[in-house]
Amino acid sequence: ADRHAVTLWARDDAQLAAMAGARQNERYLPSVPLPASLRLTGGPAKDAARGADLVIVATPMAALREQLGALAGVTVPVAWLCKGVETATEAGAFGLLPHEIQARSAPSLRAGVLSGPSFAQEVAHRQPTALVAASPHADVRAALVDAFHGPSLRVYANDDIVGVEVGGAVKNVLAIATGLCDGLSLGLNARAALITRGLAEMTRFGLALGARAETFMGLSGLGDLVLTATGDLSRNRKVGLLLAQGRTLAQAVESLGHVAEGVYCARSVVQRARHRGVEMPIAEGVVALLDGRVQPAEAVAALMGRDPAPEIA
Ligand SMILES: NC(=O)C1=CN([C@@H]2O[C@H](COP(=O)(O)OP(=O)(O)OC[C@H]3O[C@@H](n4cnc5c(N)ncnc54)[C@H](O)[C@@H]3O)[C@@H](O)[C@H]2O)C=CC1
Ligand SMILES: O=C(CO)COP(=O)(O)O
Repeated sequence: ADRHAVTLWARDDAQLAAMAGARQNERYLPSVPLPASLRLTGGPAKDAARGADLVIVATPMAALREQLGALAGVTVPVAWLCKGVETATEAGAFGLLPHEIQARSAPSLRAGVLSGPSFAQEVAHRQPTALVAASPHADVRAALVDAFHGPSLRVYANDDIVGVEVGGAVKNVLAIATGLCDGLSLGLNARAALITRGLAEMTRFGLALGARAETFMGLSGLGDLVLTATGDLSRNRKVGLLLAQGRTLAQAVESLGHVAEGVYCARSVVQRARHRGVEMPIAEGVVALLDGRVQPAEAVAALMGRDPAPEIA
């Protein structure tokens, strides 16, 4: 909003009125005044997008299909911020990545994703952050870099949307695992091992879906994994910490008040990986824990009890 005329569209009229009154989003991003120039609006999303040069969908994964459907026919670039895979299944398809949902629900859109290590509070406070804009379309990547690259935000372009989206989804599942590890006081060695082996399984999964290995060494892979697995602002990490303290999943989710995408996408990630014959033991352990099939200590024992294996398969 410093450099562009920006309209924030909201689906919920009560929330819209609260934001307009307080000029703040007290429910989701407290203590951050909304820029004076930011226009707030409701009504049909497509009307709000009329006249825009770029549309950003900033909802959780669960709302992406509906929101993209509502934007069908928009001709300017559209990008989403969500990190995860779809939990609902279609005939013959499950664990769809965001761009795969777009290809099914609004195939005419020219679209992409903005991802990378970026806690919202820090971005809102203009703390230095680097992101990646991914799309198969060069003009969409350029539009995102042009709109967002600035003094406190560096935006790199990448045409590997599969790799960028796999990184964003899988790091959430792995952050639950590292939260659990830290909550159980297993130590810094264990955390480093989980992050590194987690990166290996994220990469295996991505390669099976057609991603490039180098993408996982970048901001949306290693970068976001390190941030989310170690940063206490992470909601996914918090879920792991709370489970380690003996809270139930329902209690952990309830206490967050925000979405923790790993809770919703872990099963679908594992289901899709199994279908592709990709081993993801850490993600499997997280799913067993979330399903209540194992206790935290049993999940750790199962991982440590695996047979020896070469580091690079
Ligand atoms: N918060 C963060 O630091 C970051 C979040 N993300 C990703 O962005 C996505 C959204 O996360 P947050 O905003 O943090 O979640 P949040 O739980 O804090 O807020 C969710 C927002 O989406 C809205 N919403 C929910 N369902 C909707 C629907 N059907 N239609 C329209 N709006 C709807 C809610 O009203 C709320 O404003 C997630 O996929 C997350 O992984 C990505 C980067 C950083
Ligand atoms: O994606 C994020 C930071 O890049 C936010 O992570 P959480 O959803 O775990 O808070």
